[in-house]
Amino acid sequence: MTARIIDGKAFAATLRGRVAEGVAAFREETGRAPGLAVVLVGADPASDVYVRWKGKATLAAGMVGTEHRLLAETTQEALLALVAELNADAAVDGILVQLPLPGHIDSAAVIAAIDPDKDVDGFHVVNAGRLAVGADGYVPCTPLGCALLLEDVLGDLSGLDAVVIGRSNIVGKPMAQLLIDRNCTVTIAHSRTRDLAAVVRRADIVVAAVGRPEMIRGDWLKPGATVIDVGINRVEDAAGRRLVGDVAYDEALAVAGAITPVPGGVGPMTIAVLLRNTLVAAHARAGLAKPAI
Ligand SMILES: Nc1nc2c(c(=O)[nH]1)N[C@@H](CN(C=O)c1ccc(C(=O)N[C@@H](CCC(=O)O)C(=O)O)cc1)CN2
Repeated sequence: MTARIIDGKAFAATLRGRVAEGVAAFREETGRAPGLAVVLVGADPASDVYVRWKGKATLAAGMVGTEHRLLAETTQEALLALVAELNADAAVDGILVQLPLPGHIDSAAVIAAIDPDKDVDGFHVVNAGRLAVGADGYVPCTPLGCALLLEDVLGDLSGLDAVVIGRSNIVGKPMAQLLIDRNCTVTIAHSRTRDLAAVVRRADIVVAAVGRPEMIRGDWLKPGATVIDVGINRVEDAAGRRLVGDVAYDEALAVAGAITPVPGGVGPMTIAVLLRNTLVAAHARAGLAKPAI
């Protein structure tokens, strides 16, 4: 068996196109474009790339994107003051503070300062709570992107056994919640899970978000399983410098039914869903019905 390769890049491009259509309709109706403010503290090279991609994607969708680049030595007070300014700015529908932040800044305090109704990353505890109780709110972009890919591949997920490997607030926990909402039977596995291979082998759906290169081996998988690899790990070995996921891709290809590649799988969905969340925020702030995307 050779698994179907899930083309996240193509799916994300289609989603971005639908968002652009939604933005055009929003502009027509309100006379203004949705606004997204992105804040970057410091000069982490990967974050710098992601922020540039977000800026380009925002403009390509017809939104107004503003970038706020602060020095790595910026104090927490200065960052909180900027967040307060953006909360009060009527032209800003969505606010995103790029993570990770430098070590001297308390990320939780910064996220807590963002207006939950502008929290298009879905990281604020209010939005985490809304997701937990099934209320309308903003869902973190990466797990929502994974759920959209899974529905595209499998259709109805009801009754399927899913394992999420990783329990972060940003990916693992919201991912588990989204799978529960879609009637999956969900196991969250983590560093203390006993016999992870046996847990993974029971699953129809495997979401790997553990941050360890190629940790999930092909022979752990149930034949035909759908594998979503959230990991983006930079490695250097005999094959040179490259990006690998949390799943041993070549091994998994021979066993899985479908799998996301790294790069080109989950990553591009993160930015497409961010644009989608921003369009939803703009509609909510303008008192319009939620767009159907
Ligand atoms: N405030 C946030 N910070 C971070 C988030 C987030 O959703 N909100 N997620 C990640 C970084 N990220 C977006 O911010 C992101 C990561 C990866 C990709 C992507 O498309 N990756 C490519 C490969 C990229 C490469 O070559 O490095 C892929 O997988 O194909 C997009 C966005 C952490 N911080």
